[in-house]
Amino acid sequence: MTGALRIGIGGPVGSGKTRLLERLLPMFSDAGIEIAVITNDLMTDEDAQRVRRSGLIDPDRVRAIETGACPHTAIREDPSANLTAADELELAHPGVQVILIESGGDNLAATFTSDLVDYWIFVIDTAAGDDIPRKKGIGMLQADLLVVNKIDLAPLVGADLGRMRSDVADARPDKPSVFTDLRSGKGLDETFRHVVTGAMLADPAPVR
Ligand SMILES: Nc1nc2c(ncn2[C@@H]2O[C@H](COP(=O)(O)OP(=O)(O)OP(=O)(O)O)[C@@H](O)[C@H]2O)c(=O)[nH]1
Repeated sequence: MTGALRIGIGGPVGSGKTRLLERLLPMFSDAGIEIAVITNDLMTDEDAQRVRRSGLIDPDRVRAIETGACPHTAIREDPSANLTAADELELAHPGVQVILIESGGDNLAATFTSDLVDYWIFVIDTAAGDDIPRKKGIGMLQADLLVVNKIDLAPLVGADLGRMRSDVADARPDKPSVFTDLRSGKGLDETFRHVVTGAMLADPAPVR
């Protein structure tokens, strides 16, 4: 049986994960790819409510999970709630081809395992400090795609983008990374291209 491709979007609080999701939804839609969304929050369903209200997706295709503990730890240790939600979405919407799973994390820890997702994106932002890539956190090293967001804020917070680019290249010699300003959309086309080629064309119909 083939199931929907599951794509994780992880990274520290406030780095721009929900914004990335909101930006990607119309791009998937324009490409004719049917999407569903799962959000993970500690104690709220705020991100899911925001995505439902956005008008970018049928609200019935958005599920919220309240992890009750630090989301990235909860998901890594026990992905069952997300797996169940993904299965329910597939049953309720048989046409769904991709399920985007968003979860908060921290700067250095990984968020997802291959038990839950087929491909995952880690989002950090320049405003959290230009030394984050140098610290080589697990999420940054292991993610299929690294998004370094809020490049528009780098000059305002004194973050050295050149140094971030070379630290990222050092840390991820064989994996793609993109630098984005998700407010203006800079870097978004490149991000989408990586997701589609990395997650879907290379493995268009993962077997479950
Ligand atoms: N200047 C600037 N602001 C951005 C950018 N991307 C996101 N933001 C803003 O950063 C804030 C946090 O973005 P979110 O998308 O909510 O971040 P998040 O990672 O989903 O946050 P949590 O769900 O709380 O973990 C929002 O106010 C966004 O509008 C960007 O590239 N540049």
